[in-house]
This record gives sequence, structure tokens and C-alpha cells, in this order.
Amino acid sequence: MERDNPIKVYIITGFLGAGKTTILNSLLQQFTGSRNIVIENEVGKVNIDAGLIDAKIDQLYELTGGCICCSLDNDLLEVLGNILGQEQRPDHVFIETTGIADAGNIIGMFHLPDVQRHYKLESTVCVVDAENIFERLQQAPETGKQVAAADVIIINKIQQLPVPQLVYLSQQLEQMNPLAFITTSETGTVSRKDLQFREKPFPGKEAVAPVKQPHKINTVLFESPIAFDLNMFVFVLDFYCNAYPDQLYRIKGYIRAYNSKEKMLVQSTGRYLHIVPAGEWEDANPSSTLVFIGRALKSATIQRMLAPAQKEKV
Ligand SMILES: Nc1nc2c(ncn2[C@@H]2O[C@H](COP(=O)(O)OP(=O)(O)OP(=O)(O)O)[C@@H](O)[C@H]2O)c(=O)[nH]1
Repeated sequence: MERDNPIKVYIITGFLGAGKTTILNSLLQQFTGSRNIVIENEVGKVNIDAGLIDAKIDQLYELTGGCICCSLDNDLLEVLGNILGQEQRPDHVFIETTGIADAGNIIGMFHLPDVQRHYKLESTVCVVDAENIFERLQQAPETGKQVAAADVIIINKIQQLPVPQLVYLSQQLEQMNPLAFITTSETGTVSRKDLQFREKPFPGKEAVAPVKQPHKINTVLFESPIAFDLNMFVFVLDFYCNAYPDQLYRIKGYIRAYNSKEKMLVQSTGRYLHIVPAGEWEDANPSSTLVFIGRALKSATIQRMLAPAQKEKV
């Protein structure tokens, strides 16, 4: 099992024209001195973005005519396999998705055991176009999923944006995805430091967004001292994530599992669900805390959904 020196992966998402390639070029300039590979995905037959990468990189893979989140998912896995066969392995792989990609499905691939053995997903970055993000959120559900799946959100094209609007936009994004770090970019430039994954404290109840915005993306915080039956918990979440992918975008948190001293880290983006032990509880009274991000989520629905997986209080 090879885990010592995994290849670091960065996924760059964002709706069409948000500024993904511009941001990627700016980032690549800061990764000189290491071996970098870029994977460009374009829904059309011709990859325009590939020609726009002007930073020095070691190799460029172009995947065209579909999306690596669905029709070209095997092509992405094949490329990841090919990279491993190279004489000199890269240090970093940057993946620029199409503007309409379901980011959760791509993230899910990096949790496949065979992929995880060689690759480490460092960060999923979502580039947001400050000029039209609210329209995009209403027009395209993928935009909401991209925001929800991100570890880092970059608000781009802010030159023309009055400060109060920028503050409002940041607050809205924070409510949509309280787990992500939010930063801004004036001219498509961003610092490498902003990409570093940092665990953010979980939002308190006061940070949870009401569902009154027109885009209807919100967060529900679930907290309970009642232990979960792990098998049932997996069954229930798997079922709901697959049944409602257009409503349930992301789940993250820790649960208390019945008959286990360890807390379990739960991550779900799109249809994949990943649960791993995460050390013993430091708290004398352990309690599960889960953040749900999605479209028009209601606290009562989440509670009803999880109830069958909860054991009696012990
Ligand atoms: N004014 C302004 N324009 C920007 C900024 N960042 C990118 N652009 C422009 O926005 C357009 C789209 O930028 P890209 O980087 O190609 O966006 P993309 O998300 O890769 O686009 P697609 O691959 O088509 O989805 C280009 O004309 C860029 O020059 C910015 O910060 N400010």
C-alpha cells in the first residue's frame, strides 16, 4: 500500500466563464520547481482551455467531448493510471473541470481505494464569478453543487463590485457553504497559500442559513448525543444521497457510533459516502455533529431521515 508520497491533486471548478483557467494559470506560476500535470476537461470536442494554459507545466492531458463527472469518468481514471506509469511521477495534478461538472462525483473518485493509494486530494477550489453568481445559482443546479463541494471558494471578477455587494456575496457564500474558506481575486490571481486545506470550525446554530434566498441553498446543522447504528447510518445516507442528488449536495461531520469508542468522520459529496474512524472522543459526553448542505433542506426532514439509524440513548 503506497501512501507515503501521494501525488497532490487540486480540483478547480466553477461555472462556465467564471475564471477557472485564469486562476489556474496564476496558481501554476507559483508551483514552479515541482513537476506539475494539468488535466483539462471540456464538454465540446475541441479543448479551448488547453491552449490558454500559458504557465510552464510538465504535461497536459485533454479530455474532450464530455464531462469527467459522468460520461468521461473512466477516461479520468485511465489518465490517473497512465500518470502512475510515468518514469518520473508528478508532484501535483491540477484538474480543471467543465463549467457544468458535478464536482461531487469527481471528488468521489479520489476516495476510491485504488486511487487513494497514490493520490491525495488536497483541495477543491470553486471559482465564483462575482458578476453573475446569483443568476447562475438559479439557472444551473451544478453551480450550487460546486459551491457546496468546495474547500476553498474564490470570488473572482470583483473589480466592478461595490464593497457592500461584495460583503453581501461573501455572507451568502458563507451561509451556503460554512465549511469552505472564502477568498477574493481581483484579476484572476490567487495565492498558493489560499489553497492549503485548513479544517474550519463547524458552524454554530446561529450560522445556519434560513431558506429564503431565491437560490434556496442552505445548511442544516444536526446535533445529537444518541449513538448511531453504523450499518444503518451508512444505509440511510447512501440511500438519500443517491435518491436526492439534486437536493443533498454535501454532508460533513463526526458521528458517535454505537459500541465504538472512536468518533467517525463522515464525508459525502454527491453520491459518494466516506466514513472513517477519526480517533477517540476527547469529550466525556460525545455527540454527533453533522453539517448538511443542499437545496431547501429542512431540519425536521434531516432528523426524520436519520432517526431510523439512531439507537436508544446509552
Ligand atoms: N474582468 C475580469 N475578467 C476576468 C477575470 N478572470 C477571468 N476573466 C476573464 O473571464 C473570461 C473567462 O475566463 P476563463 O479563465 O477562461 O474562465 P473559465 O472558467 O476557465 O471558462 P470556461 O472554461 O469557458 O468555463 C476571460 O475572458 C478572462 O480573461 C477577472 O478577475 N476580472
